[in-house]
Amino acid sequence: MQKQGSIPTLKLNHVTYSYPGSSHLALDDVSLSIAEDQVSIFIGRNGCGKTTLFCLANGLFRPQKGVIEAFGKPLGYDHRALNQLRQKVGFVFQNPEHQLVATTVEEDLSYGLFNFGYSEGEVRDRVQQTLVDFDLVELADTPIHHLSLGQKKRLAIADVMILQPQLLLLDEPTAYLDPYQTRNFIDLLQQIRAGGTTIAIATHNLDFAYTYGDWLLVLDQGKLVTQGTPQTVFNESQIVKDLQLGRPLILDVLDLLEEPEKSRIARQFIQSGEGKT
Ligand SMILES: Nc1ncnc2c1ncn2[C@@H]1O[C@H](COP(=O)(O)OP(=O)(O)OP(=O)(O)O)[C@@H](O)[C@H]1O
Repeated sequence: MQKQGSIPTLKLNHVTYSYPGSSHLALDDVSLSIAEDQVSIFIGRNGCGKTTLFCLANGLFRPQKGVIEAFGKPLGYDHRALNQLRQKVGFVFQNPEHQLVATTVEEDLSYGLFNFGYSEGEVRDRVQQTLVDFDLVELADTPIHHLSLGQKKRLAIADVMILQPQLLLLDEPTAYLDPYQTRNFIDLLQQIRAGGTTIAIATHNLDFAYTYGDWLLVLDQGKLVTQGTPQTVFNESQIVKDLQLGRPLILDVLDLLEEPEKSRIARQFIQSGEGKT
C-alpha cells in the first residue's frame, strides 16, 4: 500500500508538459504522489516521460498545466525558489558525463557547495565527509576523465548527496553498471535511504524495480497508466502485460516451480527485498 496521511515529498496535480516547439505532450495530465518513506520506481517504454517528469520535479522544466508540490508547497520558479528546491531535490542524470563539471573528484564535490554559497570551512568539512561516505578518498585527486563509468556514477550521486537533499531522483541508475557495481550501488542506496532521504528512480531494469521498489508507477505515452506494489503491478496488471514491458526474471523462474516450493521461494524473495532498509 502507498502510505496515506503524511504530506507527500512530491505531488503532481494534473501536470501537462510539452517541449518548446513540440505539439506532442511529453506528460499528459499526470497526477501522482511520492511518499516520503517509500522507494518509488517509474517504469515504462522509451519516451514514455520518465526523464521529463524528473526534470519537472527538479524545477528544470515548468508545466504548462497543473501544479507540482514539493514538501507540501507549490514549486516557485524564481531564482531563489529554484535554488532552494535544487538543494532539497537532487537529480542524478542518466549519463554522469552530463553532470560532472570540474577537473578532479574533490573539485567536483566542492563545486555545487560553492555555487550555493557555503563557506570554505563548511565546503572542506562536507567534501572530506562525502569522500569517506562514498568511498572516494583514494580518488580525491583523480582527474574526472580517468574514472570508470561506475566511479563517475558514484561521484554524480555524491555530488548531489553532498547538498543533503530530502528527495533524490535517479534516472537509470543501473545503466552501464556491471553486476558487482549494481550490488555496490544498491548498498549505497540503502545507506542513503537509512539517512532519511526519499528515493525515486526511473529505470528499465525490471529485476531491480521488482526487488528494490516499494511502489511502482507505470507511464505510457506521457500518462500514468497504473501504479501499485511491484507484486501487484507485475502479477496482476493487464496494462503492464499489454504494454509488453517484460517481467522480472524471478517471476519467470517461479513459473517453472510447483507448489508449495513456488510460494516458499516467492516469500523468501520478497522478504529479501524487504530487508532493503
Ligand atoms: N528536448 C526534447 N524536445 C522535444 N521532445 C522531447 C525532448 N526530450 C524528450 N522529448 C520527448 O518527450 C517524450 C518523453 O521523453 P522522456 O525523455 O521523458 O522519456 P523517457 O521515459 O525518459 O525515455 P527513456 O526511457 O528512453 O529514457 C518523448 O516523446 C520524447 O521524444
